[in-house]
Amino acid sequence: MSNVTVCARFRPLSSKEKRDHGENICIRSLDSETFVLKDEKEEEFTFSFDRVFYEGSEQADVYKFLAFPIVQDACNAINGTIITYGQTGAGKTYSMEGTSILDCHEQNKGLLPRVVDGLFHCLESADNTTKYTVNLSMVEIYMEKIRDLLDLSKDNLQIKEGKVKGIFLSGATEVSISDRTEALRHLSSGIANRAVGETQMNMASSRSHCAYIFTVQQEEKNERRVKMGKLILVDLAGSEKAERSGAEGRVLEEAKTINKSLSALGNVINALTNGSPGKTNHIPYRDSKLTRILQDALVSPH
Ligand SMILES: Nc1ncnc2c1ncn2[C@@H]1O[C@H](COP(=O)(O)OP(=O)(O)OP(=O)(O)O)[C@@H](O)[C@H]1O
Repeated sequence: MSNVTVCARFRPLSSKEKRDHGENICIRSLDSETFVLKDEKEEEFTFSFDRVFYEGSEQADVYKFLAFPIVQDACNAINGTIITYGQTGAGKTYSMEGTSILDCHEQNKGLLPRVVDGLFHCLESADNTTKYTVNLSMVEIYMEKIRDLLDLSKDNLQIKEGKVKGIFLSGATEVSISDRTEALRHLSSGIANRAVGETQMNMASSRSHCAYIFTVQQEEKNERRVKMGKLILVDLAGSEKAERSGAEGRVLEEAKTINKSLSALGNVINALTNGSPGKTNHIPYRDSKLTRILQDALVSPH
């Protein structure tokens, strides 16, 4: 069975938003799990989540509630996925990377550098009968094509499935990371490559999905047994509706592809969470590259 946690996060209003619309906001907090939204017609709607992070929330709070348990699972060979979803400008990248991946101010650090800290903390506190190896791949999905962010020459990676490895990206660059500094250096160069690609393809990063794939391999020295935990973080493309943005031409095609893959993700998560216990219902992983990559990280095979 799948175990899905869904949180909502509000960011503070930008100075432009304050200038254009004043400081009034249409959200009223009820508690840490529920808020009320008032629409333009003054009608109220109540929404509940596993946790709501209001605008004063700290990056550390989000990590502690949402990501920490998944990081611990990865160190115990249980797969996990963390996804940021929302419209362009909603704060997905801020939550994921922080103000910048290399900014080490405790307050600003996003989920990615905290996940790296968490992984190495787990590994350093493990007993010495287990040897751990952490690998990282970084890819971007744009118009259903997968590009290697650690080697831009690989711009059409294929998804394969193996008995031992599970789902994997054939030929994708996988770097072994032995400490936090090395991990941040690779993440930073992948993020910089994303920007290079944007210019080459004349595309905004908000129009592609970005996946950070960590694999934690555990080797029990005495048993010669190898276990693997996969942790994927995904910064999704903006979820705005194409019809509303009045897009046409290539921009419309981009928007349609994004909407299709976001619906595919929604369908997979629905199928995973609404399935009856004990019954194996069909999960439509193959409907998009995004869901196929996430297939075994959404449900741990262990
Ligand atoms: N919780 C927050 N606290 C303070 N500033 C925030 C917060 N969340 C987002 N911001 C700021 O809001 C702006 C938009 O955020 P961000 O770039 O993360 O959005 P996004 O959803 O990733 O957009 P895109 O889809 O374009 O990548 C940025 O300037 C970011 O620094």
